[in-house]
Amino acid sequence: MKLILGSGSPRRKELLAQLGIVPDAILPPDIDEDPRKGELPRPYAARLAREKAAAVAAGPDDIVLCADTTVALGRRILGKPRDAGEAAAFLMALGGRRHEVITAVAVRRGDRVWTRESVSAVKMKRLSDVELNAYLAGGDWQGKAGAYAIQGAAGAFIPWISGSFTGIVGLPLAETAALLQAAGYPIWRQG
Ligand SMILES: Cc1cn([C@H]2C[C@H](O)[C@@H](COP(=O)(O)OP(=O)(O)OP(=O)(O)O)O2)c(=O)[nH]c1=O
Repeated sequence: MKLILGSGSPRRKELLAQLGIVPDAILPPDIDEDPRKGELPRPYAARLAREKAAAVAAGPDDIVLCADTTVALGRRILGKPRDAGEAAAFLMALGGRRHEVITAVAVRRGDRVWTRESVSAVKMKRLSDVELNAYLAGGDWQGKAGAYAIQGAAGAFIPWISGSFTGIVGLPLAETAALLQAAGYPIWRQG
C-alpha cells in the first residue's frame, strides 16, 4: 500500500507533514476546474475533489488523497484568479464582508471513495488602496482560491474566522485524518 498525495499544492504537503505523514508519491491531478452552469460552491468543491481523486493513477491497494478549496461569496464561486486584475476584483468583493471557504477532501482506495467537506466562515476587513496594492504587488494571491492566503500577509486582513484554520489553508486535518483512517491508513502508528 502506497499513499499518493494527488496535489501540486505545497500547502497540502506541509499540512500532511503536520500529522507526521510523508506521502510515497506526489502526483498533481490535471482536471477541468470550470464550474458547471448554475453550480453552487459546495457541490462544486465536492465534485472537484472527487474528480481529482479519480484522475490520479494508482494501484488497486494504493490510497489517493485529493482536495479542493473554493471561496464562496454567497452563491458565487471564487476560484484561483487568472491575473492581478481578477485578484483585485475578488479582494474588493470580499473586503468588508463575510464569506465561506469550503475545502472538500476525497480519499480513494481502488474503486472505493470517501469524502468530507469542511466549511468555514471568514470575515475580511475592507481593504484600503494601499493595502490592496501592496498585497497585489506581493504576488501571494497567485494560485490561491479567492486571491488570498490566510497563512500569509493576508492574515492581517482577517479579524475573525469560524471553522477550521487548516481547512481554509487547503487541507482540513480533522477530516483528512478521519478519511485516511477509514481507508485503512494507519495514521496513529507509533514510532
Ligand atoms: C483561501 C485560501 C486558499 N489557499 C490555497 C489552497 C489551494 O492550494 C488553493 C486553491 O486551489 P485548489 O484548486 O484547491 O488546489 P491547487 O490547484 O493549489 O492544488 P491541487 O489541485 O493540485 O491540489 O488556494 C491558501 O493557501 N490559503 C487560503 O487562505
